[in-house]
Amino acid sequence: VDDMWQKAYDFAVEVARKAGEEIRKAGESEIKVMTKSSSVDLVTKTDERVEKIIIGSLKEEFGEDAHCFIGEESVENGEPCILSDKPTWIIDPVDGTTNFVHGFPFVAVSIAFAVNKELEFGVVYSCLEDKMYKARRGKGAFCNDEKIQVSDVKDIHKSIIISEHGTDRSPEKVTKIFSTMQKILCIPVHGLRGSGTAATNMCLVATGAVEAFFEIGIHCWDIAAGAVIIQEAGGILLDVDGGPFDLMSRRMIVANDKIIARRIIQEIEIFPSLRDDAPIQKH
Ligand SMILES: O=P(O)(O)OC[C@@]1(O)O[C@H](CO)[C@@H](O)[C@@H]1O
Ligand SMILES: [Mg+2]
Repeated sequence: VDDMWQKAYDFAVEVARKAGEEIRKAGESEIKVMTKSSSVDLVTKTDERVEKIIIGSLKEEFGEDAHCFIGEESVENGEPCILSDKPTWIIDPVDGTTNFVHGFPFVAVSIAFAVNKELEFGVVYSCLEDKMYKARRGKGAFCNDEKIQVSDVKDIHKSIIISEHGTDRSPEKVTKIFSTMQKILCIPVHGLRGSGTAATNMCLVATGAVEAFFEIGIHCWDIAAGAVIIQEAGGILLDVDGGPFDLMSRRMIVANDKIIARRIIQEIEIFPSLRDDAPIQKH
């Protein structure tokens, strides 16, 4: 069985690379901006086309009905977002769509694979930087085939923390997000950063470029691949309340070390977010 997933892992890397090429060559014409949950939650034809290419390639390779799929744009178009025990691909075809539309150089293809609800491997291709991050459970984490590992910084005062504002602009959430950022900044830490794509933020923790990243509002497809990469790079994953990491909860903190994670958790002002696997709200 071990080797079986190795083939799927290797194939996922090639699919991510091909998807990244499609994103890079997407012409001006295709970057027709549409919106989803709000006027600042963007999607383009490229997101939809690239997701179809990824899922099509995987179905061609492994069989039409062999695996399940959770894709950001498929879910947006009404597909269920339920993680079963069946082998399941969890896909964000374009993580950082706003960056993509603006030409801000952080856009990632995120592909993860879970069996019996356990993440087996994750691939994040930062396609404008040409950085292929990958990790398979128990086999280490890599960037362009170089082994990567989290930072060894334990002193919060010597850390950089990634915090993102996401796409919700409701005053009560924005206030909590910025109040949390202010408290962390004034610990003080060396700095706050954010790439604008959760998958890339996860990889920045895994390479040791920053010490932690937390966010309430992300989706399973943003973080599933990065979760394996961080785990294999020696990092930790928790819920923002310090409890166990929950892929479908739409909130998490990832860090190089539990000391850093616990110090950040003290400052996070939590607000509710609807789970990815919540029953679809009938309007
Ligand atoms: O809709 P996209 O582009 O796939 O998602 C972009 C995203 O992953 O980056 C932000 C920062 O982490 C998150 O809030 C958001 O989910
Ligand atoms: Mg996306």
